[in-house]
Amino acid sequence: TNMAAGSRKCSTTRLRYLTQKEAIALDEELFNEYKFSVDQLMELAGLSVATAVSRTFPVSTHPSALIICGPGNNGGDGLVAARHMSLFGYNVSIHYPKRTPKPLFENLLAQCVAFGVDIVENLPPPQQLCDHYQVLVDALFGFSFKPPVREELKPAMTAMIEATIPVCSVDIPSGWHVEKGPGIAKALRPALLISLSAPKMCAQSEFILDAKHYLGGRFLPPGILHKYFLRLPPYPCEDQVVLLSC
Ligand SMILES: NC(=O)C1=CN([C@@H]2O[C@H](COP(=O)(O)OP(=O)(O)OC[C@H]3O[C@@H](n4cnc5c(N)ncnc54)[C@H](O)[C@@H]3O)[C@@H](O)[C@H]2O)[C@H](O)CC1
Ligand SMILES: [K+]
Repeated sequence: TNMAAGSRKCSTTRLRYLTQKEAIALDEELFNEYKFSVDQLMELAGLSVATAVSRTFPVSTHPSALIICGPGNNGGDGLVAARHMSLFGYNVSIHYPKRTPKPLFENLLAQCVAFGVDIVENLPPPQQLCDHYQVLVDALFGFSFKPPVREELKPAMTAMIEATIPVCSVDIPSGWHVEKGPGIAKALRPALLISLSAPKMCAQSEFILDAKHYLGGRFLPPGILHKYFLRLPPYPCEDQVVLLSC
């Protein structure tokens, strides 16, 4: 199922990468034309994230995970991933500095608490953070992000940039321009990227050449694949993720 070891690019040369506008339009079409609810897609997205993290940084060697959740749906994917990772056996903590007062997010957070996920109100200093956790999940910003990062979420962004433990980015490495990539010199360098539904342009950046890249969010109907000329690798069997590059 995995691509041949040694061929760095694996199948990525054949992929088509979405612009920010396309990613937003595709998302809206899933809700408006295909009648999906956000909860449905978020559950599959979050399960994909938890699966890719666990394949790359197994619970046996990375027992404690911290998930940084932002105010939008990317943060919602993080909340879902937190619950699944907890089911996979991780000690999960979340840092959720800017909460959106909507039932969807409140319910996902309540579920996390019921599953024993620890809520971290104040992030510890970098050294302490890296002593405490073995892996970070970046669910701060997704495809709706417009740089630069606003003041209120800078501490969460800085903590991930300064961390010496691996960072797993959900859909977009946070702080990156969705199309142009890192932009600033001191940008986030994730060890793992999980592109959801289809990769966005920033995933071609040389800054993630060393990273593992998975595709997840296995929910695109054939009409969308056709309309957006998407060439995605087939998901193996019933897997929720497929490896794009190794
Ligand atoms: N179709 C799919 O593949 C699905 C993907 N999902 C996930 O949803 C995100 C996109 O979610 P969205 O709510 O549109 O936006 P974001 O999470 O990217 O962020 C919006 C949030 O962030 C704030 N914000 C934007 N720019 C800044 C800034 N410069 N500084 C501070 N804050 C900023 C903004 O105000 C909003 O509050 C996608 O990436 C996937 O992860 C769905 O789960 C399912 C369908
Ligand atoms: K992210």
